[in-house]
Amino acid sequence: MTATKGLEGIVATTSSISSIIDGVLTYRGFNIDDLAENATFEEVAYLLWYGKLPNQSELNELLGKLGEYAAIPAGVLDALKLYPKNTNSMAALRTAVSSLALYDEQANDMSHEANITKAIKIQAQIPTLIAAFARLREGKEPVAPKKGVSVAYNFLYMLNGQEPDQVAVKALDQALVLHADHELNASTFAARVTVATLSDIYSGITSAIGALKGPLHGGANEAVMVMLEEIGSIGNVEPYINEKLANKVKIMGFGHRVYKNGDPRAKHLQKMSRELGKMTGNMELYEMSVKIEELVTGQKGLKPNVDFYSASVYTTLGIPRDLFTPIFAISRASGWTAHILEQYENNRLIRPRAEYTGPVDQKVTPISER
Ligand SMILES: CC(=O)SCCNC(=O)CCNC(=O)[C@H](O)C(C)(C)COP(=O)(O)OP(=O)(O)OC[C@H]1O[C@@H](n2cnc3c(N)ncnc32)[C@H](O)[C@@H]1OP(=O)(O)O
Ligand SMILES: O=C([O-])CC(=O)C(=O)O
Repeated sequence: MTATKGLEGIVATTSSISSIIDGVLTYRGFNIDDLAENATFEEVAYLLWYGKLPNQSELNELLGKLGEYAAIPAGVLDALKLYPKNTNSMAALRTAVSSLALYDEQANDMSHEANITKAIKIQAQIPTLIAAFARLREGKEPVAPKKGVSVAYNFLYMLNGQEPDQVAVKALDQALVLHADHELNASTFAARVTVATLSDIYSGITSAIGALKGPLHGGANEAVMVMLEEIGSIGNVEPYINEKLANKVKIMGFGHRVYKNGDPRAKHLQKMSRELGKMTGNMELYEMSVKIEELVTGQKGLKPNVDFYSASVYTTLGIPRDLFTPIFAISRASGWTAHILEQYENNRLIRPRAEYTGPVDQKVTPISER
């Protein structure tokens, strides 16, 4: 038995949800470029769950359910109020999502009908949890979700307590489309491993949030913003990046396990970053990002991934840095739950082997002789 470090190149499951073939990303056979320009996040979530784009009445029905389920149980809200105000936002989300199961009478109902309902509930409640946490830590009252509005609208409304700007809603909606699913990425794999033991959907999503939190995965979008803040101005980009590369320090938001010629989502986020910068009259973050890209691609051949330009996009939308990865979770909840449903439909325990590299033929000596 020979181990493959990081399971690189290993095909671990079949899936009909999303594919990356020759650098082209599709959800259910629809090119991400087409979806990014022509579909809303709710249409994409429907596509991931049901395998087809919704017609108007199916979309209305989904929007109705998302609105109906968006309020979080009182017990979960009471507990959120007790979280330390300075705690990590992804740790808070991980704990809060786990606690949703305590108040869901269907939590352990393994029928397909109950699981699809729970998928929609989780999708509806994650934005409410994040917005409530963000407000509570600032000493503000949580804002109740609205009915009949999009996930992007509701999140910005609950976060800021006022009607969001239409441009911001459109930008966030497009970012949610771009992040919704991505084949067998680490957090989706974590979710599938968890539910393949026939554990419940909340356990799978809790595992996935834990995996997304790390800076080699979803946590990279926050790390990109930390870097942009450290650099501070366009004049500092070159010395900062050259020094990091000379010391073999990874530049966050670059590189990818699967894409070697560039992440097809990055160009959409770059365009959004440029347009939002122009609209707000502040192009500095965008220009710094472009300069970083020139240097990293020029010297290392590494291309930006989905996390790189999302940092300047979210900052320009006025979103606090430590909510970037939770926003990724809002979007990816659709993909995680679709994969969990697919795993249940054709389940087998996921249990690979390890190549043993430890000592052999050891004998237990009496404790007094050790
Ligand atoms: C949504 C997402 O999860 S997208 C990914 C988000 N993560 C990041 O942006 C973090 C920065 N990027 C990385 O750490 C990596 O590119 C990963 C984790 C995304 C993919 O990594 P892997 O396929 O495992 O590649 P690995 O980390 O082994 O790197 C291969 C080589 O490229 C280098 N490299 C990879 N990414 C970077 C980077 N961002 N900056 C500098 N060098 C890099 C490594 O140092 C290594 O060099 P070496 O062979 O000289 O040691
Ligand atoms: O697929 C990966 O390894 C990481 C990624 O880009 C994603 O999850 O969107």
